[in-house]
Amino acid sequence: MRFDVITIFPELIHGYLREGVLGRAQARGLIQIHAWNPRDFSDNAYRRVDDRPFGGGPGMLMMAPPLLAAIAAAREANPGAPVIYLSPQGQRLQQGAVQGFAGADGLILLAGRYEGIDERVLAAVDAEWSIGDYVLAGGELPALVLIEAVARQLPGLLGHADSAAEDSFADNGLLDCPHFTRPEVVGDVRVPEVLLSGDHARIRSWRLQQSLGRTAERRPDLLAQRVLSAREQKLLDDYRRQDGE
Ligand SMILES: c1cc(-c2cnc[nH]2)ccn1
Repeated sequence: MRFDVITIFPELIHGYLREGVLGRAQARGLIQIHAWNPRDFSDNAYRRVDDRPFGGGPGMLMMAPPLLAAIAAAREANPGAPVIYLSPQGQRLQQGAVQGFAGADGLILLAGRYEGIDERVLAAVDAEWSIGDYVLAGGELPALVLIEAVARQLPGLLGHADSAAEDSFADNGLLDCPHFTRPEVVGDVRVPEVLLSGDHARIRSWRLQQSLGRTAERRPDLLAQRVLSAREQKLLDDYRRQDGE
């Protein structure tokens, strides 16, 4: 899958994505990352890409011509890929949309900077997406969040295929259960006995119960989106009873 990112800081993108599992995925040809710098499409000697807002106001805006030219170049290199503008005004990115994007052949991501972009650029954008209701210095981190979340869904990318499928949101829409590794005792806290039992059915059941309980406590909104099976409801009832004890 090919990701094209339009950014005045290409190294922010390449630097992060050359590390770890995504770096290995690039080496294996599972993903391709291309950054396009609008400065390369600026028509002035100073490679200027920003200017003052008409009507006044604080800060600078990204000018339309360099961005539109960079988008056109990316579309030519990544035909059919939707152009996504990462913006606080976008729709909120959730796992469902991530899985949808994983089915695309490619994505073109526009990362803004400054106080934003000239509104006329949006005529060349297919969708606006936000990673959350906070303002960042630019769209590069949101672009990286989207790339990482989508790439994890690609077959063969992660070590064993099921680890993406087992991701809590991807798998069952619940928060993840607690995890433990050696040493068995930290301070005076032991690893839950069930995890040392070797009884895999019981371990699976305990993990599901912990996920249900945590989701009910911390993200009832997620739980409300889910119809619980009779077994899951009983696990949750038992969890609440134990918790109440
Ligand atoms: C997507 C983009 C942004 C953002 C881009 N530039 C400043 N903030 C924030 C949240 N989600």
